[in-house]
Amino acid sequence: MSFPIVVLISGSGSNLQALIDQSLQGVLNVTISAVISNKADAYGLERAKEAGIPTHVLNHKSYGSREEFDTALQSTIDRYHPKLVVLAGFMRILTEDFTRHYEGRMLNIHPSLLPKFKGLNTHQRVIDAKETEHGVSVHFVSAELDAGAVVVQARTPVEPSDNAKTLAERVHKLEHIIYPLAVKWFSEERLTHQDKYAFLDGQKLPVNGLDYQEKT
Ligand SMILES: Nc1nc2c(c(=O)[nH]1)N[C@@H](CN(C=O)c1ccc(C(=O)N[C@@H](CCC(=O)O)C(=O)O)cc1)CN2
Ligand SMILES: NCC(=O)N[C@@H]1O[C@H](COP(=O)([O-])[O-])[C@@H](O)[C@H]1O
Repeated sequence: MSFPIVVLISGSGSNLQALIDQSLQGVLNVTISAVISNKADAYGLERAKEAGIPTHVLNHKSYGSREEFDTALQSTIDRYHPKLVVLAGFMRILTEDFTRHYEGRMLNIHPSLLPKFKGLNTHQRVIDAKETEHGVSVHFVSAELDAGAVVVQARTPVEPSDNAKTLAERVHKLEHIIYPLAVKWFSEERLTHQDKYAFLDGQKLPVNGLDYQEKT
């Protein structure tokens, strides 16, 4: 088996699909061992089933606390002994114990140029703040929300005609490029994490990670 990963989702799963596609094309030498969602109606579950990937639904509302949910989630993930856990639109804040368990081997993709605009509804917040630039960040997951070591960022200008939908569409396209790239680096043991810093090929990455530039 190539490099086993488990992907956590809550929604459409377009980032999951990018990983599936690049894995099937042989670009990404990983095995997506399972896809786990906290939402039963997540379309990403259909994408996983279409690709023959085992799926699990753990509805966070079925658990008495965030800790109980995370304990069940960790138990489900660890059945697959993944070398990397990939949060791909997973919309639950994880407990400190959970993030510590996967420290240095759990990535998240966040739709903003961190450390700006942590949290939710970033596209609309960027527009409301009259930002001229927006983008996406891949980062290691830490207990503090959206504060883990940034691996790579990609940028797009905010146009005067933009709304949250048009901005999200451009950001999604960038996500589908840089997330598989970051997962590839990790699977090739080029991307590592130590003392809250990210390293690529042994070089400590800048605080905002690598600045991905689309080839023109
Ligand atoms: N401890 C951490 N948990 C998570 C991180 C992280 O960096 N550290 N990244 C997030 C992903 N994320 C943004 O990238 C994010 C996801 C969810 C939320 C949030 O406020 N969730 C609410 C529920 C919202 C909903 O159900 O729609 C909640 O959990 O109460 C903020 C940011 C994944 N987890
Ligand atoms: N705070 C986390 C967050 O907002 N993540 C965002 O959820 C979307 C999931 O899309 P997808 O389900 O199509 O991959 C992505 O845009 C990702 O950046």
